[in-house]
Amino acid sequence: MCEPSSAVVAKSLTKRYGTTTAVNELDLSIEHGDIYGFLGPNGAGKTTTMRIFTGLIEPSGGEARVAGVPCVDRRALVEHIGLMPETPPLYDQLTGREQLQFAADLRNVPWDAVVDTALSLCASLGLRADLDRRIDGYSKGMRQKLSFIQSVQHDPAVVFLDEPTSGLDPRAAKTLRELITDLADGDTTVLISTHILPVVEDIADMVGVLHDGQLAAEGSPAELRSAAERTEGDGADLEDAFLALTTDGDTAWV
Ligand SMILES: Nc1ncnc2c1ncn2[C@@H]1O[C@H](COP(=O)(O)OP(=O)(O)OP(=O)(O)O)[C@@H](O)[C@H]1O
Repeated sequence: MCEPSSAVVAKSLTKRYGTTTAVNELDLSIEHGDIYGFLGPNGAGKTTTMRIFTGLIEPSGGEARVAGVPCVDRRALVEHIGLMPETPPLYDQLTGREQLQFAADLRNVPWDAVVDTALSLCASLGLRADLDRRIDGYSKGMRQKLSFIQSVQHDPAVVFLDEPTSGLDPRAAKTLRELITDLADGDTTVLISTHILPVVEDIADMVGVLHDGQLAAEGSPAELRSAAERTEGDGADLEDAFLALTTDGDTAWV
């Protein structure tokens, strides 16, 4: 655990909001090129952890590093990471293309350097014909697609995706899962937070289950299923594992 050379590392990471401890002495380590499924019930601390990893907020204690960069150094971090938050950060008055150019600018990456990747992703996700329309005319799924593209077009070392398939139709969701797998095949590390467990079963190399700001369990999807079968019976799946792990007072079996 917590190898300094890992793509994502948290050591005793803590975030308090007044009397609420959102993240509680979290130790976490994600290896280069892995797809890490970040699960946990509402309020477990997933978004808060991702916000620390992406430099949006500072921890109350402990430390976090992504791609070797301390997460409190947002300026140094920004070129190494991509973030697709749950609510797409888009400007309604821009066209899709202008938004992608703006996102590249924000990272000091020339548009010329990313345009081929951006257009290829737009083609894969069926967004190419809409690129020169204003975003205020986009559907929810189109916004999600554009948000994904702007988070990965600059080929970051680590990508953080919060509910990336939310609002996507089944075909688009499948394409997005394939694109995420392609990213990892290209040695990008992906942390994906979602409540859609089949997505994690399908593509994650490792799964971490967060409960009350701490890791309740970690393992491959197969390991978590096996552990669930030992206590919940044959045929137990990741959902059974999740439910058992996130029931208060019962987190000891993995
Ligand atoms: N800005 C904030 N101010 C006060 N409390 C906060 C703030 N952000 C998060 N919290 C609290 O921290 C805890 C963890 O919230 P967080 O959003 O990280 O959970 P989550 O696992 O992402 O949940 P969900 O699955 O519902 O998105 C919750 O108790 C939440 O109320």
